Amino acid sequence: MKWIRVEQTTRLEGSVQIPGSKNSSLALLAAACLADGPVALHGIPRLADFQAVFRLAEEIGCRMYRDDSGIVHVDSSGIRDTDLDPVHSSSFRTAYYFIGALLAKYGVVSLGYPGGDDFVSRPIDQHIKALQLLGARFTFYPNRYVVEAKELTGATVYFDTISSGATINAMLAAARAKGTTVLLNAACDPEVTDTAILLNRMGARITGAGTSTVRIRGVERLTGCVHTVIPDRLIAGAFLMAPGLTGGSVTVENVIPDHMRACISKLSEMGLDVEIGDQRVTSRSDGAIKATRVRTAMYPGFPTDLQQPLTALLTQARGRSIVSEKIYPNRFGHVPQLLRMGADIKVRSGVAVVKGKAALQGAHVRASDIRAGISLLLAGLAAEGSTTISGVHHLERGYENVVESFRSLGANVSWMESGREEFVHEEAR
Ligand SMILES: CC(=O)N[C@H]1[C@@H](OP(=O)(O)OP(=O)(O)OC[C@H]2O[C@@H](n3ccc(=O)[nH]c3=O)[C@H](O)[C@@H]2O)O[C@H](CO)[C@@H](O)[C@@H]1O
Ligand SMILES: C=C(OP(=O)(O)O)C(=O)O
Repeated sequence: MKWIRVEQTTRLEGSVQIPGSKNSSLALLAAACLADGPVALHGIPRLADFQAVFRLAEEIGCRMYRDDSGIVHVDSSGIRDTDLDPVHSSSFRTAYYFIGALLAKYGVVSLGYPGGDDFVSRPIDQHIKALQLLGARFTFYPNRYVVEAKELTGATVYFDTISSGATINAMLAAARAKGTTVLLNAACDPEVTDTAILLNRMGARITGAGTSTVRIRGVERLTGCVHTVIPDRLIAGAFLMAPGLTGGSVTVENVIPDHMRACISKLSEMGLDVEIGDQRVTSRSDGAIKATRVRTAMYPGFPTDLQQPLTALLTQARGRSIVSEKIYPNRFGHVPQLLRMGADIKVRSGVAVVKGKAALQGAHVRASDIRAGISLLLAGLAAEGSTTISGVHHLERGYENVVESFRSLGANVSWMESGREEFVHEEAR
């Protein structure tokens, strides 16, 4: 078993290159399967979910591989069936994008129920509603579901809830449907826009992506192209929070600052000194930060994926903070672990009240999901003594080389492996 050991760190200094966005990449890989020719994607990060996507693709005859320079190539011309292995397709969240990507061309897709982080409830009713309006029929079995359509036809879809996943899935399905689709109350996330940009490069006719109304005029065929995934705003946000816990200065390079406005504003309000440059953002702090109120919301609101690392930061703020988790009211798996480290946090009905200036102590803690993992790592940097984090496979779903990146900033963080006393950070990667 592998885990991460974090020692208290008094100052971080330096810069980190931010990799491509996991969430965007998951959509782009499926979108690439809509093309009749090869698609080359730059910047797809090296994370476990992509191994799962590559395996699924290979099983149905789609060539999807990373070349020596890191570019991922997708050639869907060899797809022979669209029966996705139920276990493999349940090992991550977004296998459902293959419905949108494959249905128009192949007429049927079968797959397992979505996996990914468990926040008690993550319904897919809006995906189903949108695809049904376009003409899809769903049949549900205990361990898989089957989606069929003789033909997909454009429709007007009003989303009852703003969902980035459902917006992307509907866009994929509509790209090769007959006629025009209009998505109302669509998600405006950069990952939606990135997917629309790739689809348009492939020959799709999508307008309005990035706003709440997206129009898709279906086309008969899509062609291959080259595209670069957007940088991961969620990784960048977590790194920018770190100086608030340790003092010092961290620069995130290769980012799109505009995608990070909510995070940057919140950190500035809390007293971090945040400087925006061209494709880079620096945050500095002497460790004196103020409590705040935060309410998660869909883009451009404060992202739920940054709520967990922010909660770790708030344990060290002066005063009492209120964190309202509006997207996933149960997304507080990190809190019991932070309590073990000495944090003072009370959670009720999706709201956490965080009393700041807690004297955190190192402890054995367990990451329950991706962002809980980064939250614990950040807390460990501020805690006296050693913190050991298990459940690191969750962290590894979202952060490429996370230990190495923090070490490069001067953090005392190491990979460890059971049965071995020595640090194994170099060999383990
Ligand atoms: C792989 C990926 O991109 N994951 C991200 C994506 O997940 P995902 O795409 O699953 O999240 P959504 O944007 O769909 O979810 C937003 C909200 O809508 C609700 N909802 C969603 C779909 C649906 O059919 N019905 C419904 O009620 C969800 O419960 C949630 O409250 O966006 C989330 C919200 O920013 C992030 O936390 C995840 O990191
Ligand atoms: C919840 C997340 O991912 P997924 O939707 O893949 O579970 C996340 O990236 O924080």
